[in-house]
Amino acid sequence: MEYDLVFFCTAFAVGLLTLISVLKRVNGWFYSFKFSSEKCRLPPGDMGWPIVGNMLFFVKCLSAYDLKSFVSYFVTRFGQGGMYRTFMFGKPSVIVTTPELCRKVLMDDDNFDLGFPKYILELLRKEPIGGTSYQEDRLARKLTTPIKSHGLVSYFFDFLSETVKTTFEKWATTGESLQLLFEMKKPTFKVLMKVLIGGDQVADELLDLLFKENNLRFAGLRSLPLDFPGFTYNRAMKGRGEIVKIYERIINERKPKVAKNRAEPKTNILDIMLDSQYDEQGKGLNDENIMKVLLWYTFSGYESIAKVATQTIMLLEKHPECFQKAKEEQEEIVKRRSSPDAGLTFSEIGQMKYVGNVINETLRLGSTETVLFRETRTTVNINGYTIPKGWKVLALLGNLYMDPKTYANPKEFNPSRWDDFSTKPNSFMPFGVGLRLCPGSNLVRLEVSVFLHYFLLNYRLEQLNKDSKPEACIARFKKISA
Ligand code: HEM
Repeated sequence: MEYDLVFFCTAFAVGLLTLISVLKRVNGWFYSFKFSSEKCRLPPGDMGWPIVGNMLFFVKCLSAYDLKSFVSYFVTRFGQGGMYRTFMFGKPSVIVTTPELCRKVLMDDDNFDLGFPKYILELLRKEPIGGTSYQEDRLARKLTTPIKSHGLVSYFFDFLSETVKTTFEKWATTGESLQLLFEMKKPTFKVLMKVLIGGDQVADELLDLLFKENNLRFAGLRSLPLDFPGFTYNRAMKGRGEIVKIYERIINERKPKVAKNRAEPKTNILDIMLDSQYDEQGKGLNDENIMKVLLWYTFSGYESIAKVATQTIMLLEKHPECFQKAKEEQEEIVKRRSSPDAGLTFSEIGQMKYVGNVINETLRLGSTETVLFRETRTTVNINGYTIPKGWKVLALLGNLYMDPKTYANPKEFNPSRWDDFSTKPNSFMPFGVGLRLCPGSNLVRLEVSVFLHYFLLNYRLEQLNKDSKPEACIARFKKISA
């Protein structure tokens, strides 16, 4: 009887292990078989479990801020090639992990389309998804260039400076404890709206509503993509719908103003895009594409600047010697002014070398989970391997920033490493590269520099929940000078 039980348990365990082992491989066998007859050599890798692939492992690593473990799993088993097949987001995929391969993929827009998972794309764009041609995409990028090249700075720099100043003053005067990241989003959103749609021409209630709905929409990014009543993602999609309605209203109100003032300089992106509709050859951006640009920018700019500003302030508070160095730089700038009452100017931003280093270092440490999504438009051969048409390609950029061969003591916050730091080519791409290079990159650096200028000169942060992540930081602002 006892022997029967032992036999049964052993047989059960062996059966279970065999089943697990078969299940674990079945996805891989399926794709190896599917492409065995074609002349293609898939990258080495592991397609994970049926249906979910390696998704659970990936999400676990991402949420533990440990993308490196995900990469190590593939490197250890399949070598240093930097290109591995896997199955993620419901699709056969390839991850690329070296600077050279990431760049190769991101620069090649002919072969690689944007490959966001569908649920993220839906949060970004107005329905129907797609319908925008390559030429229209290029035109949208061209018309939004002024945001990239500081072209609009003269129209919003004083507004930015004043917004930051009054926000900090208010925080210090009330002395309330703040959910720092959330509160930081309010001034950064105000500035974004000024640049994007000329926010000063829009009723405050509409801007408040846009902020509120975009906040709900943004929450969809971190939720399960379940589009049913009661779920965060469903509310996020509704938020996107509300934002579309608000923007439609703003566009309709703005059109006659732009028509009337065609000769005047355009001081925001919406006016520039609407003005293009008067192009004599009919090459302007239509309303649908204008909406797409507004939705993208509102989403991308919503939290990003606030997060970097919050992170830099927290990191400086944690590293007093860096705080002091950055503060002295700002004091030197003030000393050089002809009058002590003169305010911050755009040209002074160029004098903030150390603050520039602080921002780079914060971007490096804050981007360690960055993954950029692409999808092959056609079958692509790269480094001797084939990536079939329609496969996702994930460029794991975040992995590059923790490489000790490029960044000595990579976990350490050390702004001085940027003093005369020449990274290995392509080892620092927090804003991406190529056609899709982030158009907000200069705005981020500019805005965070302004935040740091006023903060370092006049305030200290009292963090109430020590060692929390920026997302959870509760803090008070304290004024230190008269
Ligand atoms: C710390 C702040 C930011 C970071 C790290 C960041 C990063 C990035 C990256 C890596 C990309 C490339 C995506 C890809 O190639 O798939 C991108 C694209 C983009 N970013 Fe940013 N971004 C930031 C802030 C902003 C801001 C403030 C705005 C708006 C003003 C913005 C607007 C956009 C847009 C519209 C795109 C899409 C560009 C295109 O596809 O042509 N970003 N961003």
